[in-house]
Amino acid sequence: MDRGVREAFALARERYAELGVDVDSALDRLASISVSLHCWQGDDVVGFEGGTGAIGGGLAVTGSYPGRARTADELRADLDQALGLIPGSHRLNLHASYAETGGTRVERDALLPEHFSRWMDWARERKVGLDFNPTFFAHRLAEDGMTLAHPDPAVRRFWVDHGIACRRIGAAFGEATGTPCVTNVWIPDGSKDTPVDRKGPRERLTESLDAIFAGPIDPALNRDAVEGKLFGIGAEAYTVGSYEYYLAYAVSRGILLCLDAGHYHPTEVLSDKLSAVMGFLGEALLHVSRGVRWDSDHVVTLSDELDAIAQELVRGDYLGRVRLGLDFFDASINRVAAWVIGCRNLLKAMLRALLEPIDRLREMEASGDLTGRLALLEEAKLLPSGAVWDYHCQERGVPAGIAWLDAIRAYEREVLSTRSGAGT
Ligand SMILES: C[C@H](O)[C@H](O)[C@@H](O)C(=O)CO
Ligand SMILES: [Mn+2]
Repeated sequence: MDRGVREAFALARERYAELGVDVDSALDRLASISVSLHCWQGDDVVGFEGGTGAIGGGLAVTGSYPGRARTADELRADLDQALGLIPGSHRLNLHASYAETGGTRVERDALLPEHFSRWMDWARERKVGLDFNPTFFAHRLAEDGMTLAHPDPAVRRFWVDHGIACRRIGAAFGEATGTPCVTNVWIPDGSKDTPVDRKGPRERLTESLDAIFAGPIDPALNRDAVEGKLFGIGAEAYTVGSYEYYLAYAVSRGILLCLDAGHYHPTEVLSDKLSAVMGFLGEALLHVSRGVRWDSDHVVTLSDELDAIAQELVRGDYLGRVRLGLDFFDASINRVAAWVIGCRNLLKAMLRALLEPIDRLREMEASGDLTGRLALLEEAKLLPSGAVWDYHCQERGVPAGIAWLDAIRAYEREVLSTRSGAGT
């Protein structure tokens, strides 16, 4: 470890101790936090089905930075590169469209665990947990913007069977890795213009979801989550699976609710929702994202809202019940760097929250000393969390500061730049 990093850390530890903060215990807790890296940042949500390349579902990726992963092997190599620059042990979040079927077209309702055997081998070798998502978009049966809520029972059946297949794959992931997989259902269903029937699609969605979740699966292997949304491109007037819909559904069925930071009105914040819902949910999943004016899925930055989310997770003691995942897709910058930046930022925010002088702040609030609370909250922003972060990175064998960028530049030169035509 660099001498400078060690010395700065020693000073920081003293500074925090003066405020009653135990830095060593914060670092132990940080080391136990696992973030699920989303596979789809590496290839612009294209997957390996060899379809038309149109994502659909109201999702949009912009940018044409060279080096997009075109095969599962390339994607795995890119993930190895990213994971090697992020401190801690993390997970991988796969979509069903990333199946490897050996060149044979396998319909989504017929997907099996064996179509993910290479992903499971990769995860097992690295001791990385796996999470999963059925893919309800980029498909001919999703082109009219309806899947599980579709008026045609045959289309609904196809998507229900896809959901069932994915839960079985999730359970196989849990079995293979020894850690429960979260299988998260997000559907694009909605309508561009004002519908006269808002109730019917929601009733159909409930029926479809109940059919997907009917078969019992050991929660030690797979846990189910549902993800709501305010609107999408082409679903501006009505989203069947809105936030309120899924909150009620998840609570009534005892499954996980997935909260995506980009899925609310721009004046709403996810950080305020955690304490509102966690009293009624066993567990939740977060999709940590950054919406700029809309659900734009920008790379996560160390913003006030990211700090606030982390603070709520720590202050509310929710870390044992909330699974953390990333959800952004940016093709305008180096895609491997995007993972590293976003994930390191989430971990930095978690560290800052774990280092908060929360006991003093709580005492001040409880005694009505709101002046002291504001003063300390503001002073705490400049406490030396960076010195603690650098120490943590080097102790975990990854570069401190921006030194990780050298590795990314070398990987770009040696690997990404050789992928001809790999921009979008
Ligand atoms: C690709 C993901 O499933 C997708 O981003 C979903 O989680 C979402 O947030 C849709 O807006
Ligand atoms: Mn999401």
